[in-house]
Amino acid sequence: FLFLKQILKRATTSNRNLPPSPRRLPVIGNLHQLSLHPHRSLRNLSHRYGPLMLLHFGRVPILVVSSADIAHDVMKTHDLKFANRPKTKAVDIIMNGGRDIGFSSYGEYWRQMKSLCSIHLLSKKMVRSFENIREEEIVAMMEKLEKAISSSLPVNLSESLLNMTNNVICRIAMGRKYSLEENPMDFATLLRTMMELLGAFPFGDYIRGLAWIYKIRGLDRKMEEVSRTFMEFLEGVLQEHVDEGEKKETFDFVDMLLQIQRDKTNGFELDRSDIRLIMLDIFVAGMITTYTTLDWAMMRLIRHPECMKKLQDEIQTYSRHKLYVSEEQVESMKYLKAVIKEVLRLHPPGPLLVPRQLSEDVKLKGYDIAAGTQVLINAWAIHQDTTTWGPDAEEFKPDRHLDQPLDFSGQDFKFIPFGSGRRLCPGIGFAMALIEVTLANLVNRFNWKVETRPLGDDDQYYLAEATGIEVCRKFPLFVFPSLASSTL
Ligand code: HEM
Repeated sequence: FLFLKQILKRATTSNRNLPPSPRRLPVIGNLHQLSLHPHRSLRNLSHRYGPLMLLHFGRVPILVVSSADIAHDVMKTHDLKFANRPKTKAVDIIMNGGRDIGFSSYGEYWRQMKSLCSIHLLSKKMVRSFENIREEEIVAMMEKLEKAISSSLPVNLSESLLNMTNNVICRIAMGRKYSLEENPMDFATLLRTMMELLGAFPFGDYIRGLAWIYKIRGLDRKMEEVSRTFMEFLEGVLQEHVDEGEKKETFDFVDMLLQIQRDKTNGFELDRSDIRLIMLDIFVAGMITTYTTLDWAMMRLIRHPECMKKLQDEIQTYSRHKLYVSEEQVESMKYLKAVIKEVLRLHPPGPLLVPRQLSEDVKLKGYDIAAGTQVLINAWAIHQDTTTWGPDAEEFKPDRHLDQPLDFSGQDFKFIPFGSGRRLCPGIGFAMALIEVTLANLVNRFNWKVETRPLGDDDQYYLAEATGIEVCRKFPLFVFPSLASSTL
C-alpha cells in the first residue's frame, strides 16, 4: 500500500507545473545556497531563476518572491490563502507557539489581538496623543548630545537612538521608563539575540535528523534563556501595574490590557501570558525596527553631505531657527519624508518581511503551489529592481521620491517596507511619527561628522549588516556632533 502511495504521490507531483528551482542537494536541499544575509543570496539566485522560485530548505518547500507583480498576487489577489505564518522552534519557545500577534496563525485570536493594539495604541488619535512623550525624550537625548560636544570623544549615536526609542516606547506602552541603563539585564543584547534566533534559518526544523544540532550549539538553551529573561521582566511590569491599582494616576496600555483581562470585554479571553506576548511584540516588532531606521538614516545623511545640507535647508524654512522642530512643522517637509522613504527602500528593517505559509493550493503565474509551502517575499530585492527604480537603484538618492511618490502603506507593491494585506504592519503611523520628528531635530540642531576610518574601508564598515529577522547596522555609529550655527 505504501509503495502504491509513493507512486501515486510521484505521479501527481510530476503532473504539477512547478516554479523554477535551483538544483538541490540530498537531505539539505538548497540550504547550502544561503549566506548569513539570506535576502542577498536569494536575490542573486532570483537573477538566475526568476522572480518566482521554489527552493527546498531540507524537506520544506519555500517559495521566494522577488518582483512587485508577484508580491501583488500573493498579498492582494490571494492574500487570505497566504495569511498564515509558519511555526519554527524559536517561535514555539520564544512566542509560546505563536500566541503573539506577529507569528500567530490567521484567525479569530490574531484578529482580536491585532485590533486591540490598533485601537488602543497605534490608531492616529492615540499616536497624536503621545506627542509630548516624544518631545520630552528627544529633547533629553539632544541635551545629552550637547553635553558630549565639550569632550573631544566620539559619541555612540546608535546607543543614544536605541535608548531614546526604548524610553518612548516604554513610557507609551508601560507608563514609565524602564531604561536600558537602569535595567540589570542587557536589554539591547537580549533583543539582538532574540532577533537572531527568530531570523536564523532553523536547520533542525527543516531537517528532522538535525534537530540535535540545536542542542549541541546550545540554541535550545539560548532560546529558553532569552524567553525566560524577557518574560520575567514583563511579568514584573504587569505586577507593578496590578500592585499600584487604584493609586495609579495615569492609565496606560498595560492598564488597558489588564482591564480587558479582568472584564473579559467582548467575551475575549486574554490571559496574563498573552498580555506579556503583546508587550514582547511591541519590543520585537516596534522598537528595533524604529531604532534601526533612524540609525541607517543618520548614517546615510552623514555620508551624503549634499542630502544633509538640503534637509537642513528645508527644516530651517519651516522651523524658522527654533530650537525644537514641532510635529506640526514636520508635517510639511517633503524632502524629510523622501529621505526616510529612501532609507526604508534601501534598508527595509525586515528585508524578507515576516514569512508566510500557504493554507490551500493555489496557481501563481501558471505555476502550481501546494498548501503548506512557506513564502518569503524579498522586499529588499523588490526595492532594488532596476526596472522600477532605474540603473541607479542601489544608490542613496532621496530625490527620486519627489518625482515618483510611491505609497508605502501596502498599496504599491514596488515599495513594501511594512508588508501588505491582512498581515500589514499596524505600527506605520506610530513609527513614522517618531522617526520624522527625531530626524528633523537631530539634523536641525547639530552638524555631524564621523571618524575617518584608517583603512579606508568605509562602505564595508558603515553599510555592514547584522544578521537576524530584522536587519540592523552591524557596527555602532560613532559621531562627532557640533551645534549647527542656525540654532545657536
Ligand atoms: C520602521 C518601522 C517598522 C517597520 C519597517 C515594520 C515592518 C513590518 C513588517 C514588514 C511586518 C510584516 C508584514 C507582512 O507580513 O506583510 C510587520 C508586522 C508587524 N508590525 Fe511592524 N514595522 C515597523 C514598526 C512597528 C511598530 C512601531 C509596531 C508597534 C508598536 C509594529 C508592530 C507590528 C506587528 C504587531 C506586526 C504583526 C502584524 C501581523 O502579523 O498581522 N511595527 N512590521
